[in-house]
Amino acid sequence: MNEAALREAIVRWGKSLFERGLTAGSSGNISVKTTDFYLATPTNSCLGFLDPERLSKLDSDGNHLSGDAPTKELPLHFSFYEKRPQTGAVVHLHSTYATALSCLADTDPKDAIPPLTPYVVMRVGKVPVVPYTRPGSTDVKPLIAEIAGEHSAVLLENHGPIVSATTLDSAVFAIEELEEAAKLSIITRGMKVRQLNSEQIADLEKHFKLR
Ligand SMILES: O=C(O)[C@@H](O)C(=O)COP(=O)(O)O
Ligand SMILES: [Zn+2]
Repeated sequence: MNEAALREAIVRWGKSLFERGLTAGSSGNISVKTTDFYLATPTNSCLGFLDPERLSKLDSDGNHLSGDAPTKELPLHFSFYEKRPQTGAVVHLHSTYATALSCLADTDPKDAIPPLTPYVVMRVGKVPVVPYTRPGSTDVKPLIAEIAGEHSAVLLENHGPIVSATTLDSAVFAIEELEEAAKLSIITRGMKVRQLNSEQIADLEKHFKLR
């Protein structure tokens, strides 16, 4: 994809995510990586009203080249790019149900999203909760570094989900699925739920490799 098409894709996905209520106000951020540069959403921007010309462009070391000032969550996004070299895009949202799980005291910090349906296993995998750090703080870097080799998606404690993937489309599909799975897990709380068993999960992991 050329730069203009990538810019359009960020704007299109941002608008779609915002209009479907998957992140509100100026919350959430998106970045993409190419061989030569990064594009990121500007800090304090609304994902629903992005301007392709004003997206932040960064060189391959993360230095700001053009556009508005980048999201303050660059340290968080770069933790994924550094630890998962196959990463082509990172998406962070404040989507309601995944954020609710990030706030619930009894969410399993090693495995926050119960495997209720195959799609979450195929698209997202096991999702740990990363201990709370202030939004924008570099303190999150060692915490992500610890787990990003194994996990492409995490919940930031009392904050929300963040997902990395090889392409922007697949990062968006994954964070949408994470949100749906979080919603299912919350609306079925207190009910007799049948989760996928370990054999079914292993079979999915074998057939659908996560990157
Ligand atoms: O929660 C926060 O403050 C950030 O993680 C966020 O979602 C928006 O920050 P910016 O991308 O810097 O606007
Ligand atoms: Zn946030």
